[in-house]
Amino acid sequence: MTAQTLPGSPVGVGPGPTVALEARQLVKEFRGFRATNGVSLDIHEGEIHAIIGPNGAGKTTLFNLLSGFLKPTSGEVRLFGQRIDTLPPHQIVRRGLSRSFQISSVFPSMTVRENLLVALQSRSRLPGQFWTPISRLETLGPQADAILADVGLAESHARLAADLSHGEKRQLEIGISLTQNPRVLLLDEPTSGMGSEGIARVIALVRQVARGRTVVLVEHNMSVVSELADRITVLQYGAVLASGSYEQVRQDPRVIEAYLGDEAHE
Ligand SMILES: Nc1ncnc2c1ncn2[C@@H]1O[C@H](COP(=O)(O)OP(=O)(O)OP(=O)(O)O)[C@@H](O)[C@H]1O
Repeated sequence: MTAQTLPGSPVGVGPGPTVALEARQLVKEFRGFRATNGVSLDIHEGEIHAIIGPNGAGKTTLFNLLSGFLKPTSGEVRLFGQRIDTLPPHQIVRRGLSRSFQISSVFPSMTVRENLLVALQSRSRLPGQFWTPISRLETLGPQADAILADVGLAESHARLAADLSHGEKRQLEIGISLTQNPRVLLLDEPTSGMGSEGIARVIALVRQVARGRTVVLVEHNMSVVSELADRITVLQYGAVLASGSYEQVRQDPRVIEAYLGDEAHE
């Protein structure tokens, strides 16, 4: 089956959108506790898809399942129709899916540009090991500079990563994810811990990197979700509670109740 011929496409309307990433009946149990409880979802090629839900709803667990960092107890994950939940993370990356990490993957004692050169080297598997002198990586300079421009760090290329603001570090982390040139990019709470200026910058950045690729993000900030997401999946108790556009899920009584219930417990 190609990803174009999805079951469920309306008859007579032609093929539906291409599905970039799909989950089928995903379950993840931790010592018998179901953090993910039968999640099925389709992420369409080219869309920005947000995964939201109250605290403890299972967003991070689902994110880790989709990116291959957790193996499901049962169920499947497919990338452009190919099963990936059985593959190790580095092979998933090679097939075109890359993710950001909440724990920083940045080397603080290197400059911004050097961080990208090192990340590009590990992707390109240029001859040499991780101790290859930075000067030898200059062949990758044009690629590094293009990514720096994309993530808005061109002017900061010579700064030490340690001296970047929290928001700039997130920009660099997204840049590092882009060195894999992913078709599908998963971002874990890209605006966490940021003030309004940083948030505005990340919104612009996500829009920029979403050109020509599919983006999935876990995000707590609803104004960010409303600005960025083409479609949203709402989780509760590890299962899909609702999905649709921001307007659709915002007005869904089950979603309103889930969030009000969450606030009442805070
Ligand atoms: N490794 C683990 N072992 C046991 N329980 C876990 C583990 N990881 C997650 N859980 C539990 O699974 C549930 C879902 O957790 P998860 O972190 O996926 O939710 P979340 O929606 O990302 O939460 P938050 O919004 O607070 O970050 C929680 O009850 C959590 O305690």
